[in-house]
Amino acid sequence: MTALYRAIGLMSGTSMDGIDLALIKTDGEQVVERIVAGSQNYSDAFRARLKQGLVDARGMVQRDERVGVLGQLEHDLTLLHAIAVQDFLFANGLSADDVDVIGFHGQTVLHRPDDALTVQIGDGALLAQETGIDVVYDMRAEDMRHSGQGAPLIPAYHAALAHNLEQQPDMPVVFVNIGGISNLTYVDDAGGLAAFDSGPGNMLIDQWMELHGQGSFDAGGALALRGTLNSELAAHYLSNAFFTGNQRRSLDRGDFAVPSIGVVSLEDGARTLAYVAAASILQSASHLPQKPRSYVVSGGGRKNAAIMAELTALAQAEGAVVIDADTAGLDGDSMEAEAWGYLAVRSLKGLPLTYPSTTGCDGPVSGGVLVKA
Ligand SMILES: Nc1ncnc2c1ncn2[C@@H]1O[C@H](COP(=O)(O)OP(=O)(O)OP(=O)(O)O)[C@@H](O)[C@H]1O
Ligand SMILES: CC(=O)N[C@H]1[C@@H]2OC[C@@H](O2)[C@@H](O)[C@@H]1O[C@H](C)C(=O)O
Repeated sequence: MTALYRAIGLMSGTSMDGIDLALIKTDGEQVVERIVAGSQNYSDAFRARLKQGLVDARGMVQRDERVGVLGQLEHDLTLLHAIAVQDFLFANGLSADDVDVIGFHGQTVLHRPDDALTVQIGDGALLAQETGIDVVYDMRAEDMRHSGQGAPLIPAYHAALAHNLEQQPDMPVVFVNIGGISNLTYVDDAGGLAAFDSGPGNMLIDQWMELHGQGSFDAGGALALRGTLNSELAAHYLSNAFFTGNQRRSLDRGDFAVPSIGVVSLEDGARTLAYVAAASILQSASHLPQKPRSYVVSGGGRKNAAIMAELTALAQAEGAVVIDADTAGLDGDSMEAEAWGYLAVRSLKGLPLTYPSTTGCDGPVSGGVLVKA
């Protein structure tokens, strides 16, 4: 029997709403036992600092330079992750000795695949020192050194999950993660794997709400459900070169801009952006090797009823069903965190994190930097 590792994955995603944590037990291959998960929200003040970090990062040319607020931000972000791990261990009656490795994503502050530049702030050495647990971090860079997009990385985990589901979905299955940005992974019966970012997820909706002083997201999609689709605005987004081009590329938060205030009403904007989130998934799925029969949806966007209604209708028209990840026996909130734990173990074992079919890299690529505690 191959060795099983206990791994904590830590994800701070493009929505910048907080840190997701998950503890799994895995061999980094087919065996995945999901143990417990949690999350820690950022304060509004810290979220504002992260947003300033994105602004300052725009001037970066080298991935290790830390201009403007970025140096202090990286330090403080890492300490917040360390506290989150300590709280998580305490809440679950665990200690550092119960964990073999942490997979630390950090916060993406810049992602420019065309310039082979992707920057995740997060100090792996400081996290290892603070937690007393070995840390694997910086898992995107090696892929880019091998001509990959540096994202998405979760497909290797989706592939392992596809064969571990309590309720087997009709194949081919597509795992969709609707976070700030959405991405999808296609798995078929023959072991085929394909993946790419599929478009804006919640990030435009979140920005639209913030622009109107309506909080940071459309809870339940309630506002969107009161609005109507503005076809012209939807067409503006869906005619973006990202969708019309033949080559799949990964996305940065800055690749799509929120509509200006007044272009449409608050409700119609929320509805239209929810439609765009759903339609972009189907539009991107048209580049897959075969038509999917089922979509398994994770990420915060699955809690927006307008996105889910649009996605269900669009998928149905293509002969596919949409299943919430939780219904499939998974945890739709913590899948990315689980993936980062899984990828950390693959990194320890020198196994590939990415493939030509997932990021466009020039061959299977491992990656990540290990810091021993
Ligand atoms: N109850 C809810 N109703 C509607 N939308 C929600 C709800 N809860 C979360 N969301 C949306 O989900 C987002 C967070 O999703 P998630 O945590 O999956 O994103 P992320 O991991 O930060 O992003 P990414 O996957 O792009 O890295 C929030 O910003 C919000 O837009
Ligand atoms: C550069 C970066 O952080 N990309 C994220 C982002 O958020 C969603 C999408 O864009 C995806 O490509 C990726 O995260 C997921 C977890 C991934 O790498 O699989």
